[in-house]
Amino acid sequence: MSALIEMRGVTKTYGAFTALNDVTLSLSDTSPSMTAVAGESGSGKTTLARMMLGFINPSHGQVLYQGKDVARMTGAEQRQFRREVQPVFQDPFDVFNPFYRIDHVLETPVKRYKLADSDTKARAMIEDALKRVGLRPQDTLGRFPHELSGGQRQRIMVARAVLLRPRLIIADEPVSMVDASLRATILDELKTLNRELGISIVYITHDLTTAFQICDNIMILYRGNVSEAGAVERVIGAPKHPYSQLLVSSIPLPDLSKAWGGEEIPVSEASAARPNPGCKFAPRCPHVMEMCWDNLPPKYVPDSERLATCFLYRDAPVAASDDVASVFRPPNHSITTTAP
Ligand SMILES: Nc1ncnc2c1ncn2[C@@H]1O[C@H](COP(=O)(O)OP(=O)(O)OP(=O)(O)O)[C@@H](O)[C@H]1O
Repeated sequence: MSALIEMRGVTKTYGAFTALNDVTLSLSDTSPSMTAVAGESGSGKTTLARMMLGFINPSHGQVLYQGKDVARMTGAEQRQFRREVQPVFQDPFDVFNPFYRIDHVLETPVKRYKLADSDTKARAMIEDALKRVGLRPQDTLGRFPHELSGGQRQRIMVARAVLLRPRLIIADEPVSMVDASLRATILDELKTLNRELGISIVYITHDLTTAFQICDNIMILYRGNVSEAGAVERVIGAPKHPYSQLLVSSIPLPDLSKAWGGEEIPVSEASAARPNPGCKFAPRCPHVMEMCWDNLPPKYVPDSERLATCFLYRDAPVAASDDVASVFRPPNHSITTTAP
């Protein structure tokens, strides 16, 4: 598989603290995918997103975009990367200048990347992008940021990303500031962009319910380490890692309609005090064994389309590849529309 983006053994440390540990993940260049990255607060989700976007460099390992090391790109390569890999953040309000009408946010990329050779074409492109995210141009253009709802502002940021016809959108908690009634709509729109425009989406979230609803595959992080990964039906539907099991047990099944709350899992004082160079989940794990404290478990493949880094599965084969995506379910669609 040729990779659109690839994290190769990526670790990020801040002093002695490891925010992300040895993550290898590649997303296909030919089959546009929707991949969730989930985990509780502080698990390293945003750190991973910022490295994929080239905002910060790995301490070890590499991030490659179409085979090129993001940290070592030439000016022209970087410009292409900046256009093709677009972020959508949690709270778009900071991105808007309150003194400019929202048109400005949409016109700027059209001008910067010379996407249109006339004002009429520019306007048509902007209107098309707004419609793709469910906004009516006549109700949206000409307004100031404070005249729009949080959900509308977030959709404008998605429209801005769409204008550039990116190959990849990295959406970091894109709907957590949005009214609950609009969340599903915005996420469905991301899914439509994936299906219709062939844009791959990395959806960073603490919410397993929405990850299940829109993504093909998921990677769950715990304190910077991949704990479980694979097809959402496997990992969320029938989790194997004790951490994923605890997360999923807080969703009121079988009805996945309520958002996962990321409840705190208690740690005994004795466990908390014990040094553990091994599995980071050991102090909270109901199944902890002696071997877990000193050894980092490898990626076991207990059944198809998933891996779990947990010694409970030590009788299962170890993943043949370091690449987490090697157990992903291939998306069941291919690009229907190509970028201009
Ligand atoms: N610049 C930094 N300096 C020091 N530590 C940092 C820095 N950035 C992140 N961290 C730490 O790295 C860990 C992972 O942070 P990160 O923001 O990636 O987590 P997250 O899973 O996105 O959490 P949240 O859901 O709360 O946003 C946290 O413990 C955080 O405090």
